[in-house]
Order: sequence, then structure tokens, then C-alpha cells
Amino acid sequence: MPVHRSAVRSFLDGPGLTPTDLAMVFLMREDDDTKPRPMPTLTMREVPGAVQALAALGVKSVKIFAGSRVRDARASQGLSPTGLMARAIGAAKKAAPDVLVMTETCVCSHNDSGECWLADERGEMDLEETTEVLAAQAVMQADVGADIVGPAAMMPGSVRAVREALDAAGHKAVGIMPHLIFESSLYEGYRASMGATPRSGARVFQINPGRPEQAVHVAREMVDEGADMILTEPALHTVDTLVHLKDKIPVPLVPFSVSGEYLRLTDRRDDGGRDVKGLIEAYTVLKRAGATRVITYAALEIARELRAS
Ligand SMILES: NCc1[nH]cc(CCC(=O)O)c1CC(=O)O
Ligand SMILES: [Zn+2]
Repeated sequence: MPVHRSAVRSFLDGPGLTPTDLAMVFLMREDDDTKPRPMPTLTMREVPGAVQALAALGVKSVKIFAGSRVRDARASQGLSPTGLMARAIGAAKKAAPDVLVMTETCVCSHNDSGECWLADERGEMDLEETTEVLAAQAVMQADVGADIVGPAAMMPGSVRAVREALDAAGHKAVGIMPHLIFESSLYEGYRASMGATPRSGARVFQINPGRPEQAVHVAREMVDEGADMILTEPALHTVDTLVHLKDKIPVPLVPFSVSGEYLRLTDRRDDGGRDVKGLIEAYTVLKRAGATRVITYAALEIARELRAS
């Protein structure tokens, strides 16, 4: 085969990775919060410019994570329509209405324990209360403009509760992309950046990496409860599950390339930026494996790199 002839090589070239394949992660912090964090974060002031820059480069979706400075046992600030999450969603939709806004729907960045659940008076997991709060968070996020909400507690029943609450509030068109999360050490940069390190040291509903069948079971339950699509994380450590699920479960699959993947697979450059070539290769694997989109902290840097090359 004459692959040394460039016209033949480019004739055979695959589609490769494009900016549209990517969704950008925003980890929000308040404008006056200057505490150093392991992961890149974004202030409210920076949101409009950031979504417009992404849109100009062809990145058409963002996923917003935002915690609360004031924490309590009930994660109450996560429900506030003037809280950081609400303001970030509003600012992004206002600056670029065509850019899709996804959220995280969880309590770990709003309570004082860092757990993805709320406790009752005895300190035990309160499934009912947590589910109610997650549903109320989702409605608030939809009220201020979120297109897709992201229940991330992995709590049984939470996706159904979110769907019912959204429907009852008139948000039938708002999508649900629950997180299907494997236990991993790759979340530390995120947890430290967001103040979401679980006091107990564990996230009991997350998938044990040695039990891949559990992931299929949970994914099925999520779809039965009303998930429109499923986020898988960490992205690269769950590629096998992505391929399995693609055959078994008829919903779009969206790997989330988490903090540890960003920190470990990029290199600091002399100009202060990061070399993202390793991530481009990794996300090409994910695309080949069947990912509908890839959620990543490097979407802007990758879009720039793709345009330059
Ligand atoms: N609330 C669950 C959640 N939301 C975001 C991440 C990790 C994201 C990342 O590392 O980039 C996690 C996992 C966890 O804390 O156990
Ligand atoms: Zn959580």
C-alpha cells in the first residue's frame, strides 16, 4: 500500500479529535478568594470571557463545579439562587446562550463533612434527606439556566428523584447526566481545590475497580431511573467499561477526564501554560472507544493546540 504518498495518507486519515468533542470544566471560586489550589480555577469575573473564548474556538459545552464558602450540615448554600453555582450558570448562559451548560449536582462542596451525603441526628447517612436536597439543587440549577444537571452522589434513587423534581418544576427539557464514578486516587486535586475531601475517607457508592459488573448494574439502574446519558470517571481508567456499556446500554457516554489525569498527563511549559499533547492522544483513544464527548480541564488548551497544528 503506497502509504508513503501523502495524498494517500490524508485520504485514509481518520476524523481525529476536534474542539466540538470537548466540554470544558470550570471549577469556580469567589472573586476575592486567592487561596492557592492544585487545579486551575475560575472567578465569576472570568466566566464571560472564558465561555466566549471557548465558543470562538469551537468548544460548545462547559461543566460547572461550584462550592459554597459558608458550609453547614444541610448543604443549604448549594440551594441558593444567589450562590456561586447559580451565579456561574447565569453568567455563562448570558455571555454565550448557545454554549451548553452542565452542572454537578452534589452536596460535598456545600456541607462541612465533604461527604456526598447528608447525615441525620445520629450522624448516619440520611438517604431521604440527601435525595431531597439533590433534587432541589437540580431544580435550582435548571431555574437559572442549566441545560443538563449532573447528580454525582451515586446514591440509589437520586436520579429518579431529580427527574421527578425537574418535571414537576416544568423542566422536562433539562437533561440528566449522572456520574458513574469508580473509586480512584485521581480525585485528590479536585477535592483539595473544592474543599470536598470526605471526612470518612471513602465514597461508599462508588464502583470498586475490581468489580466491573457493578458498573454495568449501576449504569442500568441510572438509565431505568431516567438518566439521559452517563458520565464515566476517571476517563482513562474506565475505557473498558465505556466499551462494554456502549453495547449494553442505549445512552450517550461521556467520560470525564478528572483532576489527576490533567495533572499527570500534561507538562508545564516555560511560558506557564501546559503541554496537552498527551491528553490529545488520550482523548483520541476515548473517541475511538465510543465516547460521545469528553469532559476535560484542558478543553481550551487543546482547542488552541488543534488550531495551531
Ligand atoms: N462529588 C463527586 C465528584 N465530583 C467530582 C469529582 C472528581 C473530579 C476530579 O477529580 O476532577 C468527584 C469524585 C469524588 O470526589 O469522589
Ligand atoms: Zn459529591
